[in-house]
This record gives sequence, C-alpha cells and structure tokens, in this order.
Amino acid sequence: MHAALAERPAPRPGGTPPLMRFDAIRHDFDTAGGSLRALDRISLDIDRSEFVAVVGSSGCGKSTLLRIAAGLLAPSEGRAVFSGTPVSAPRPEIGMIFQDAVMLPWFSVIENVVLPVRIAGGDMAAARREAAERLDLVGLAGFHDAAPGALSGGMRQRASIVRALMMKPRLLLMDEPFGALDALTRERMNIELARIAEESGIAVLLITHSISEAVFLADRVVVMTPRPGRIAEEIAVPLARPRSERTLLEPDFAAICHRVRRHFQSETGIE
Ligand SMILES: Nc1ncnc2c1ncn2[C@@H]1O[C@H](COP(=O)(O)OP(=O)(O)OP(=O)(O)O)[C@@H](O)[C@H]1O
Repeated sequence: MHAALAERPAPRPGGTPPLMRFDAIRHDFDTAGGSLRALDRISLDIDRSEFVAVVGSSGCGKSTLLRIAAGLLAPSEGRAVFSGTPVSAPRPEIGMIFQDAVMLPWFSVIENVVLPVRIAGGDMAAARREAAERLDLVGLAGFHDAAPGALSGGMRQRASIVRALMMKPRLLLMDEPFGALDALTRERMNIELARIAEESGIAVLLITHSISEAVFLADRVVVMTPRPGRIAEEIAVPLARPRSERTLLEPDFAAICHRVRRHFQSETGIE
C-alpha cells in the first residue's frame, strides 16, 4: 500500500480513534543556517497492539517523530493524538526506550527498574514483586541486586525494557534500542522483544537502521524518504506469529526485506 505523501489518514471504520495518530505533521528546526525542515506531511496511525517499525536514512527525522510522539517536542504543524487526546507532554501510557539504557549506578538493577513507580508514588512492594518476576522472565534472575555496571549491554537493555513496562504503557516508543549490541545479542533481543510485545499486547513504535530487525518484529514497516522525512511507503508484514528463529528462514521474510531494501539501494548506512 502506498501511503505516500498522504495529507490525512483515512477515516476508520466504526469511528474508534487509533491508539496513536500522527496527523499531517511538519517540523522545522531553527538552525544557524536558517530553518531546516525535518519532517513533512507525516500522517500515520498505530493501532492497539500493533508493532510498527520506521526505517529511513540517517537524518530523515525518525528521532524527531519519536520525540513528538513522546510529548517531548511540539511539531511546527499538525499534531500527535494518543487515544483521541493531543499529546502535549510525556504521559505514563507512553513508555520510551533509548539506545543507551540509562541506569543510576548507586541503585541496584531492581531498584532502577522500580524507579518509575517510586517517582509516581505507587505501591513499592507490589512493584518489586512484579519487577522480580519480569526480570526472571528476561533471563536476569541472578541479577536483581547487582549494580547496573555489572550487566552487559544486552542485559541492561533487557532491564530497561522491564523498567518501561512497569508503568503499564499502552505504547512503547523505541529509538534504535539494540543499535549498540553485537549481532548475536541483537538477534536474541529481537526474539525476546517479539515475545514481550506478543504476550503483553502493547503497541510498539520502533526506529531502527536494520531492515531485517524491522521486518522480523513489525506488523508494518514505514519507510521514510531522506530529509525532509516523508512517508515513502508503508509495507505490511503478514508473517505468522509468534515470530522466532524460523521466521528468519521464511521466503516471505526475505521477500519483504528485499522490498524495503529497494528504497535504499543508492544509500549507505542502512543494513
Ligand atoms: N534540536 C535540533 N536543532 C536543529 N536541528 C536538529 C535538531 N534535532 C535534529 N535536527 C536535525 O533534524 C534532522 C532530523 O534529525 P533526527 O535526529 O530526527 O534524524 P534521524 O532520522 O533520527 O537520524 P539518525 O538515524 O542519524 O539518528 C537532522 O538533519 C538533524 O540534524
């Protein structure tokens, strides 16, 4: 389906608002050299429990789009609407995970994980119980009381995913979360993230430079044009779930990767 340069998303059956709607977003940055258009005419819907991956060349505005979704940046024009309400500030239903999992070194892993609940004034005993269970599920059973510095990059990123889930978000925004990991760890993290998303039903908006990661994880891959970032194509990924190592061997997986890759044939920086 080509959603190229659509001004407005199509009306939805039944009139239910999507979980997240980017409605004709444009964003210009003021720079020393004048105004720089980062995003132009971005209209995109994300449904409940949907996994959407965004790929595009460096500087095409992916992080800018995510910051707008998180309520960290107001667009120059258009709006981001979460569950029918315009996003104007960060909110607990929208979680965010960055490339580098930032952890406070003076707190143990589990205390870092329950920090959002502490800040929100929630039930700490219940939070610690839930955190312990979730840490076990992602293979961090022996590391609840470890210092964050004792964890590898992959382990820290798993802990940061658990931390983001503590506030029970309905949408998880992920900005190149596995970019700093080695290829094998990254593949394992992809499988784990697919499982978490499938089991929890949380919607995810993932930014990645890896085409195979995007296709492996997503229900839909959004390809952006070089700056100013527009939507070049939305590509559905109808691969069966649960996704696993076997998914990577499916002919359809390769075919969809190829379709995404065609957009970048003359570019570098995209795997
Ligand atoms: N605060 C800012 N002030 C001025 N220009 C900015 C600012 N933030 C981003 N830009 C510019 O806007 C454009 C889009 O940046 P953005 O970080 O969203 O791209 P990206 O697609 O996430 O890039 P990458 O893949 O390299 O992380 C770039 O040209 C960038 O230099």
